[in-house]
Parts: sequence; structure tokens; C-alpha cells
Amino acid sequence: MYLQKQKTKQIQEDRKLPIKVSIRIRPLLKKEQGQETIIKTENVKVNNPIFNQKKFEFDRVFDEASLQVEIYNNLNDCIKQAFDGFNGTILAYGQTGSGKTYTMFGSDWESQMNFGLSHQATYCDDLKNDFSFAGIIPRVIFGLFNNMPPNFYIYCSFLQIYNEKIYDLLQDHKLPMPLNLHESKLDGIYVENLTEYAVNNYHDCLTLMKRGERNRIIRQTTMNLKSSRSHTIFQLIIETNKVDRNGVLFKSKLNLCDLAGSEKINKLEALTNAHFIELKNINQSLTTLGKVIQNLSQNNKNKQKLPIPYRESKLTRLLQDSLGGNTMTHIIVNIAPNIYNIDETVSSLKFAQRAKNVTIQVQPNKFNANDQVLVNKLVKEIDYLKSLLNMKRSGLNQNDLHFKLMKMQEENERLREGQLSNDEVEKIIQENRKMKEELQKLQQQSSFGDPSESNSIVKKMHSDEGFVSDVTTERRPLAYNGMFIISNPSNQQKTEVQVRFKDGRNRVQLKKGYVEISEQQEQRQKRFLSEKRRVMQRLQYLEQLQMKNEMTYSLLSSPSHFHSFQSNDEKKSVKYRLLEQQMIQKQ
Ligand SMILES: Nc1ncnc2c1ncn2[C@@H]1O[C@H](COP(=O)(O)OP(=O)(O)OP(=O)(O)O)[C@@H](O)[C@H]1O
Repeated sequence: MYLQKQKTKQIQEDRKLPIKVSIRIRPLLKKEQGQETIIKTENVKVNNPIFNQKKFEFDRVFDEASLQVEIYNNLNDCIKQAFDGFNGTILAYGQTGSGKTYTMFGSDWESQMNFGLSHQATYCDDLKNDFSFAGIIPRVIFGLFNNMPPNFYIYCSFLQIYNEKIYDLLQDHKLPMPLNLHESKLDGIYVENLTEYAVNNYHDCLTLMKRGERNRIIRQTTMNLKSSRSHTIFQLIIETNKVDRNGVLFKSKLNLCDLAGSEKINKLEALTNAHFIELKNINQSLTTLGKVIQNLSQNNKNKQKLPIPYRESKLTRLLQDSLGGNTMTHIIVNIAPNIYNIDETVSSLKFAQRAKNVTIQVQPNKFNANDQVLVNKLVKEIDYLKSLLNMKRSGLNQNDLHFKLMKMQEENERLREGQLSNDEVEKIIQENRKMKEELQKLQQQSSFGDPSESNSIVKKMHSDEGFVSDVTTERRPLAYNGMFIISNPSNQQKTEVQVRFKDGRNRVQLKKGYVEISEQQEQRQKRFLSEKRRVMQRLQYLEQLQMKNEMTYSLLSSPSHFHSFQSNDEKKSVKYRLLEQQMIQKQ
């Protein structure tokens, strides 16, 4: 009877869930006003036989007018589930400038308010307001702390993947140290030496979020004044600190990811080397993400299983659990509504459609308090904390910490030898927490600079690498007569995105004509632009030459002088003699 009950419970806890996919369409930006939009949302499905429509199905579609709070309300179930031990991932995907950072973090608060303590309080108050511009991450933080049951602890970490290297965003950004990925039974795939901060309230957690956000690498591009050049994962770890009646501990992880935007490499656009490398890495990791999703969705349909290339990028390796493992995942695909972005919009919607076919087996993360794996983890954590403390020790009175550390090591030795009571395991967990809190205080004393540092990163990139200016490129979209229609059925359960074309033909019918036309157009455009570019470069070169050495330039370009020179050497010597004379005269 008991066994039967256990079995039913297990079945209830193990759930096979599809990845939830929603679409968010951002409004036209100021600089885009007047441009043609290709996205339309409709409440009723269009069944006009003239339009042969391509349909995409998603869980929800949020139109241009949707509020930040609506996006959050659609996925706040992850909070309750996190306290039940279920992992969750919320991931913003989309082309550059489509609104991922806006969705995850919110609008740029720093320009609206200084992030000083008093303003922070205002911001936190503001979070309760449905019209606040705060994004998903601050709302999840707020929701977690407001709904936290007793005996739970929350830890927070923040990382970025930049050019295929992982960096801790909560460490001193002046000394960036790439971190390595590892895998363990207890934590799955994790980043070694990533700082985990013990957070006691949402104020502290928001402060950490803001710090990390400031350390993120951004760049001004043609599409976005503040384009994120790295993928970021803001991680919240939720743990019970008390063993329940069955000697069980719960632990879950929330990954809140803001991906760097996919961006087409425009051959006609002048890119700095650093920008080019970034673009290559961003696009490569997003391609791998696409491949992972493609194969996972194929595997859901077919018996023959395809290999999943998680290891081909740091992003997919880190998100392995969220995509094919034990995590409830919600993907928000951001799209821009204007015609200029149609190709990227089609490709984002295709990605979203494939993601919709992926299902994941999820179950709560429970651990037996005296499980050897947990004990090993605690031992490992202590080693890590010890090394951190050693680093921070210089100049600081660490006697207390050192003493505690020794005591914990002794206790771990005992754990290794024999089983401990639940009380003893709880005590260790609490000690561990205390150490993390003390470390946090030390970190704060030494690592973080003032808030203006974020600006210095932007400025540094401006001056060092020569930004591409914020001008629109002359690239035209390939399919310029396409239109998307997005319909929201009244029950809000399923939403369809349909692609149709203004002249009534669908994409397949159009394909032949549109490829031919677009190729011709593109070729013509390319020829024109490369000629223009060549002329511009020539002009620029001549201008530089003139500026550098005005006298030489005028001398050499003057036909009367030029023809009188017999040889190159003679040319040079005359040129330098004249220069010398002019210099002396000037002096
Ligand atoms: N829903 C929205 N409402 C109002 N403004 C928005 C919205 N979404 C995005 N924006 C604005 O659009 C611009 C680009 O957005 P954002 O920086 O979030 O794009 P992104 O997808 O993160 O780009 P990248 O990948 O280049 O970092 C910003 O100025 C942002 O404030």
C-alpha cells in the first residue's frame, strides 16, 4: 500500500513538460518612426483563402503595447516551483536591438535614477507598481523574497560569456579571470570558482544585479546604442536549510539569461577587429543553440536519436540542463516589428517554433541529508571558501573565520567517516551560509568600485576601438513585401503567428521570384555600394595625405613640378629640400 502511494507520488512529481515559448514584439523606436511594420496582431484567426498563410504556434504573444508586468505574470509560476525544488530557466532570445535586455532587466534605470541607497528604495517601491519598467529579473527577485517560506536560503551569482570565455560579473572587473566549467553529481554543470553570494533580502540581491549589469560588456552598434556583447546568466540558488521529516533537503536553481543578439555580418559595414571577433563568437554560439534545439525537437518526434552538440559552445554546455535536462524552461523570443529586420524575424520565429517542440522531463531536486554526494559537496565548498579567504586575508583580521573554517573541516572529516544526525548536517549548512555572508562583506570591501565605472567601460570601448557610428546601413531586407500576422485566440492558450504576403502569395510561391529579384537587387546594390565605398576610401586617403603632409601633397600633385622630376630619388630629394626650406622659414 505504502509502496503504491510512493509510486503515485513519484509519477506526480516527475513531469514531462514542453519548453514554454512566447513572443514579444517591441514597439518601433524613435529613430524608426515612419518605417513600415510587418507585424500585426489580431484577436481572430484570419481564414481568408486568398492568403496562403504560414503558421507558427506559440504559448503567448505579447504585442507592442504589453507591459513588463504582463510578461512577468506569464512566467511567475517558476517562483512557486523553485520553492518545491524545481529548476527553472527564463531565456531571452532574439536579434540585436529586439528588446532582450529591456525584457530581462528593464529600461535603463541608471538614467532615470542614481542607484544610491535612497533611490534603490524608490526603485523597490516602484516594483510593486504594474506600470514600472522593471524587467523580469528584478521582478523575480522581488517575487522570491516576498513569497519565501521559512527555512529557505537564497544565493546569487552572475556570469557573462564573452568570446567563449566565462567571467564572474560580481568579481572585480578590472582583473577579469576566465572561469572553467565542471560537472558534478549534485550540481550538474557548474562554473568553478564563480562567487555565490548569500542574499538576505531583495535590496541586496538587486544591488548585486546592478553591479553585474555594470560590468557587462556593451558596444554601440548600428542597431543598438548599448548592445550587449555577451550572454549573461543571473543565477539564483534556492536551498532549504532544514531537513524535513524524511531527512530530505531541497535545492533548486533559477537561471535568468539575457543572450547577446544575433547580428548579420554586413560585408559593407566597417567593423573593428574586436567587433568582428565578438560577432563571430556570438553568432557561432547562437548557431549551436539553434542546432541543439533543432536536434532536441527532432529527437522528440523520431525514434532514431540525433546527438546533441551541447559541448560545441559554452552557452549550450551551461544551459544543458535547461534545454535537455531537469529544468522548466521558458523562452521569450523578442522580435522587432519593422520591415528592415524581416530576415532576422523569420529566423527568430523558426527558432521559436522548433523550441516549442522540445519536451523536458522535470523532477524536484531532493537530497538526503546524509548523502555522500552532499557531504562531498560541502567539503569541496569549504576548500573553495578557504582558498577565497586566503586571497582576501591579507590585511584583514580573519581569526574568527579561520577558526570556523577549521571547525568545519573537522566536522567534514567526521562526515566522511560516519553518518551524522540531521541536526548536525543542518548546523553545517548554516555555518556554510555564515561563511559565505562574511566573505560577501569582505568582497564588498575590496572588489567594487563606484557606480561611474560602467560608464568608463563604455567610454573605453568608444575611444580604444573606434566604434561604428550609429548610422543606418543601406542593406535592404531580402523579402520586403512580407507581412506577419499574429493572432491571439480569445482563450489565450495558443497563439498563432502567420506569415502572409501583401500580394496574397505565400512564401513558398514567392520563393523563386523573390530569390531572383532579391539577388539582382542585392548585386546591384552591392556594386553601387562598393563603388561608393571605394571612392569614399580614396577621398579619405587623399584627405589624410593632405592633412599629414600638406606641402608635399601640393608639390607632388602640381603638374608643373611633377613633370620636371626625372627620377624617384630626385623627386624625394627635391621634395625634402623644399620641405626643409619651408620648415626653416616657418621657424
Ligand atoms: N518593449 C519595449 N518598449 C519600449 N522600448 C523597448 C522595448 N523593447 C526594447 N526597447 C528599446 O529598444 C532598444 C533596444 O533594446 P535592448 O537593448 O533591450 O535590445 P537587445 O535585444 O538586448 O539588444 P542587444 O542584443 O544588441 O543587446 C532599447 O533602447 C530599449 O529601451
